[in-house]
Amino acid sequence: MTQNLENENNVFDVRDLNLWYGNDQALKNINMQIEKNKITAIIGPSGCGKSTFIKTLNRMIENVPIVRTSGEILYHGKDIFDKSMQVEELRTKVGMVFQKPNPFPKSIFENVVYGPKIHGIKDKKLLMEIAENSLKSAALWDEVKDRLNDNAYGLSGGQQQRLCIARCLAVQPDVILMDEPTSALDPIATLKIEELMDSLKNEYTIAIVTHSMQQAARISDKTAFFLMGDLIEYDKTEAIFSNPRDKRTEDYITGRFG
Ligand SMILES: Nc1ncnc2c1ncn2[C@@H]1O[C@H](COP(=O)(O)OP(=O)(O)OP(=O)(O)O)[C@@H](O)[C@H]1O
Repeated sequence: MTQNLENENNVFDVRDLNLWYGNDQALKNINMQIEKNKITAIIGPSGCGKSTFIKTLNRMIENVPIVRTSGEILYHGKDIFDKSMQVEELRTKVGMVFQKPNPFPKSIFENVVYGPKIHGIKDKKLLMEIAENSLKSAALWDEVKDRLNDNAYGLSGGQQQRLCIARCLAVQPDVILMDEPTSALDPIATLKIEELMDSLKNEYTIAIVTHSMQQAARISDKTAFFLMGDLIEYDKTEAIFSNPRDKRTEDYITGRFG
């Protein structure tokens, strides 16, 4: 098993990653590191492989049966493709929030404690504590504390998305992958999620796919620019947006294509 002893600040170290859907290659020889307690933005035009890439980080991409990969993804030094990797455990540690808020048709409380219950926690007091802490961390507690037994579908889109973040936090992840988490939200709800992300990065590592370059520039520490399955440039966000090294990055961020 490969061990990465080089840099403990890297949560993920992606090495020579290739991915195919059947015969179509969607990721081409990707090499990049995702740093602890940072927000990493993945940008690029539609179809360039952004979602595929982040879904590979917790092996969720394997839900698509025709997918084949080569290369390594070291998660805290251990290859996620290694036979000894427990995929369910990986997906607990590396949680995911999707574009469209997807609460379960259950109460707000039951949504948050869903994961802990599956992991065998039955104690009501402990579940309540987990729900309160997770909802507080997701900046939703004050808005829902008096209606925890109401159905989650009664919340606004922005509240539902924060509920999904609370649900993700309730199983104590290490990394949160976000696939365009604000694209279905209005500007005020978007701002709330962005502020939330900023506060979460003290405790978690976040990778976010976004179509909004303004959002990437506002919230991320590092930005990766993908184009047709290639990682073209990966650097500090400031450098990508003020001084890109590759002409294709410059063309994209200045709106010449995409
Ligand atoms: N389930 C699938 N089966 C076959 N091909 C797929 C599948 N999902 C994605 N692809 C292909 O893989 C490539 C990358 O798609 P992906 O969804 O990762 O891109 P993206 O950059 O996230 O796009 P968007 O910004 O439009 O969401 C595209 O060519 C797409 O058609």
